[in-house]
Amino acid sequence: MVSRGYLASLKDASDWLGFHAKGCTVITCLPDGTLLCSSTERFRLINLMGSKVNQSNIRILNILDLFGNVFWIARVSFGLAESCGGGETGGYSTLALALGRLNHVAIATPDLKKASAVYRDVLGAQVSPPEDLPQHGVTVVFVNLNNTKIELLHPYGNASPIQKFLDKNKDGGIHHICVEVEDIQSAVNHLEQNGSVRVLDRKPKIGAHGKPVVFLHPKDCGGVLIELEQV
Ligand SMILES: C[C@@H](C(=O)O)C(=O)SCCNC(=O)CCNC(=O)[C@H](O)C(C)(C)COP(=O)(O)OP(=O)(O)OC[C@H]1O[C@@H](n2cnc3c(N)ncnc32)[C@H](O)[C@@H]1OP(=O)(O)O
Repeated sequence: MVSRGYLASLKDASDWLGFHAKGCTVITCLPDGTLLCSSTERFRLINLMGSKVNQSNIRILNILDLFGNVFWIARVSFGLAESCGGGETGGYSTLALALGRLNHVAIATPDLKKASAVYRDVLGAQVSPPEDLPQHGVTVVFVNLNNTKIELLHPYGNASPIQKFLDKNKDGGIHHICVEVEDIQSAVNHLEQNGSVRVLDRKPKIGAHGKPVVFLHPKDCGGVLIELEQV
């Protein structure tokens, strides 16, 4: 049986693939458990389905014609696969939603100019100009870091969803974290089926990066408001 934790090394991945889908070769095993695989036959890759990987989790990336042989290169993600482990999870969830990279940490601030100046002039970060997002009731400034972003948030309009937060936290503070997912609708469906974490939006909205986003209730996520963004 396979799980994301189990597929921690190229050897594990090759063993698993060799066993479950003969005729496929693992090119590399990415840190998130995704496999890059090749096969001379497309159907061999699709055969991975028999090993609890949905067809939608297999993306054909490239088709190469080398020395008269056609090679299919695919990305096989285990992120949305159902639990298929059994004691070999190595600390990973087997019912994973496929959380990806940390996209940003959002900080609500009562004074956007002052906060931008601290990050730009004192802390030496690259800071974007402010952008009003009326559909979200916020003005945002992005502080670009090497590995992620900080999103400075200030209320826009009279009904801003961050106003109550600022009323409670007069100096501002960390408002939410945003984590990337590959397919937001699958993520929402998964959460609705699971039922223990409320999704705050009936339909995904378009977020600050022009991509679909939803928010998850902080009371169901250990006191942290979580935004999921499709990438
Ligand atoms: C542009 C976009 C993007 O990045 O793409 C954005 O950022 S938009 C960023 C702004 N948009 C959003 O935040 C949308 C999602 N937010 C919401 O739907 C709302 O703000 C809620 C999170 C549901 C809270 O709304 P509600 O009116 O219920 O306020 P409330 O003050 O009564 O909160 C209910 C309970 O949740 C807690 N609570 C509220 N906001 C919280 C937060 N940010 N982090 C952690 N806990 C929080 C409160 O302390 C309270 O706990 P106690 O009951 O224990 O006192």
